[in-house]
Amino acid sequence: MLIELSGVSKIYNQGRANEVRALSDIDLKVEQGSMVCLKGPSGSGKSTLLAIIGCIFPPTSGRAVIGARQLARLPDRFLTLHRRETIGFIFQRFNILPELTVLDNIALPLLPLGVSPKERKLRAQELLERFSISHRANFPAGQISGGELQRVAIARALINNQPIILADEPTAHLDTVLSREFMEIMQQLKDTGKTIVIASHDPLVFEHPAIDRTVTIQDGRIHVS
Ligand SMILES: Nc1ncnc2c1ncn2[C@@H]1O[C@H](COP(=O)(O)OP(=O)(O)OP(=O)(O)O)[C@@H](O)[C@H]1O
Repeated sequence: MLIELSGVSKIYNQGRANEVRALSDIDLKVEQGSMVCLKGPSGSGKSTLLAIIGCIFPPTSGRAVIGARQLARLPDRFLTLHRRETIGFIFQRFNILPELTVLDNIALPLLPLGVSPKERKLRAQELLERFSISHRANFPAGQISGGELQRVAIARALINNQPIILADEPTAHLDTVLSREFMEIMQQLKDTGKTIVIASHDPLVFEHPAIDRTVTIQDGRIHVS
């Protein structure tokens, strides 16, 4: 099991006046090579759950094992290292740096890993080719189309060959055509053995045939219908 959460809770600002219980007693298992959609209303806890799966922070209580490591056991420095090796993130607005070139944006996650400039360029070029955007390699990322931007964001999430891909509302700012293209690429990645978790309330995502399971979160709990 690549992702295994049992009895996971997350409380922000614990013990303070602004304490928020964002997740309660979450049990979730995701097998390698499967694709899961997290669904639920705004504020239900989807992003918090993604952050725990994404090794951004450990749960307040409960057990979270991501890629064979138990998060609570990892000191901060190792948590960061584990995250970089294990998780590829695709953000809602793709978080692309507009002044950097497309190639540099894709290679960015390799910078803190001490990968040589030559190797960074090589790996980014491979992905540019795979996603048919080689002709945009040296364009500032702020000057490419929405569809190209989407492929740049996906390429960046794959640059370190991470086994888990997480996406937070990836289609929120995309039209239907690009949303479908996004899911097609996710399906291809799943077919190569990637494990994918997408937080979304877009039917184009959760009704897509490549989604193995949809998990509904409500008030920080998994809702069983
Ligand atoms: N850093 C934080 N500090 C305090 N409270 C937080 C923090 N992040 C989220 N919360 C609270 O935790 C709860 C769950 O938030 P979360 O962002 O996980 O929900 P969500 O389902 O992703 O919402 P959305 O769809 O609007 O992004 C909310 O009540 C939110 O206000």
